[in-house]
Amino acid sequence: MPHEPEQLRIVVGSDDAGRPYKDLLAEAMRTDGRVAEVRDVAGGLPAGAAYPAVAFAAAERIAAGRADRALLVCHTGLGMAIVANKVPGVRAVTAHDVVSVRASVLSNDAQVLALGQGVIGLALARRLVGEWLAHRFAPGTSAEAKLAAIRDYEQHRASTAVAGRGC
Ligand SMILES: O=C(CO)[C@H](O)COP(=O)(O)O
Repeated sequence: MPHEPEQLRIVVGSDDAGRPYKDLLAEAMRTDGRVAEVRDVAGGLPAGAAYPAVAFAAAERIAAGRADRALLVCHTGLGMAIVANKVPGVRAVTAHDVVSVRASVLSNDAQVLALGQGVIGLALARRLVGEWLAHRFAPGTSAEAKLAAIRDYEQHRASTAVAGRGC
């Protein structure tokens, strides 16, 4: 589907513990002008799928270039981030405050935000998603060398990042 360059293609997913927030946050994003599309990985997964299947499906969509970002919700947000970070090229965070959500985009260029329905209230979750949609990573910042070190480790499993090269 064609979309404005500044608009984001979002994939959403949850396990049973995060479904209510995921549905409400997805509904809000569908009418947000900063969002080109919202796709739910649930359609391609068995009912009641646990967080690993959900997070792998969403992160693989990002890695394949079929979505720009993923919003994942489980009880704590932790398992979703752990799983998504296993997919090469994907950077995922669990963040429950505005400063961290902003930094996850501007500093870490993270494509995945994982939230915990059991950890934060719905109003904060909505605020965090609003903040998340407001920012875009800007290439050319001092963050680039650090991200390159992550990519280098990922691609070569070598310890250039540990040696500090590229940072
Ligand atoms: O929060 C979760 C994973 O981090 C998930 O919603 C529940 O996982 P479980 O405690 O292993 O059932």
